[in-house]
Amino acid sequence: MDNHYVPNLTIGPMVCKAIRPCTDAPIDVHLMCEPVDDLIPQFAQAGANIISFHPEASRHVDRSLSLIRDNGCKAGLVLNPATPLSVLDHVMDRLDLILLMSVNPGFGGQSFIPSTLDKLRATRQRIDAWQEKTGNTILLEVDGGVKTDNIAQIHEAGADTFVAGSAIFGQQDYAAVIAGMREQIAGVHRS
Ligand SMILES: O=C(CO)[C@@H](O)[C@H](O)COP(=O)(O)O
Repeated sequence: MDNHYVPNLTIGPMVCKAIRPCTDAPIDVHLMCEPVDDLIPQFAQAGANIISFHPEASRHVDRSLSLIRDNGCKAGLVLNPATPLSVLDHVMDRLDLILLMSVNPGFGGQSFIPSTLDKLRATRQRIDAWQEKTGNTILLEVDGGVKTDNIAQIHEAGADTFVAGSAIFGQQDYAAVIAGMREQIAGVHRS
């Protein structure tokens, strides 16, 4: 977040670099900022594994997506609640991840926007059709208002990757919340 594209200011490449030696877990960097091209190599060099950005924040979406892969990372696009799925039309081959925002970006602690469920279903269909055609898969991530009591429904609608902030960090026992979320996800059997 850059206090420009969204009204908040948070983690930059230096923090990513400091986190990298602490974990082997993939670092998934969501650029909630504008512009993005200068930051892409900086985050890649700082140890990011996945980098995603908002199409509205790049003048040349195809070029920014290529830049991410050229820097050795997986590439993703982030769609705000009002951003149509048509932005995906000509870049499916450049994508490793699609992230649907289920709140308007900028703040933690907001409520999940229910229409995201239909958008997830439509995105899931696109990804499945793409996988059928090319053999390549794309992660479908959701961010905003994800809680233990709605994560099953979100997974059922098609998400396979989840961002949860206040649901976890608002509790004492982070591991217990994550275990509860995993249990909810495991109980869903999608067709
Ligand atoms: O950065 C954003 C929104 O701008 C999200 O990543 C939220 O911070 C997720 O937080 P919760 O909605 O889970 O509290």
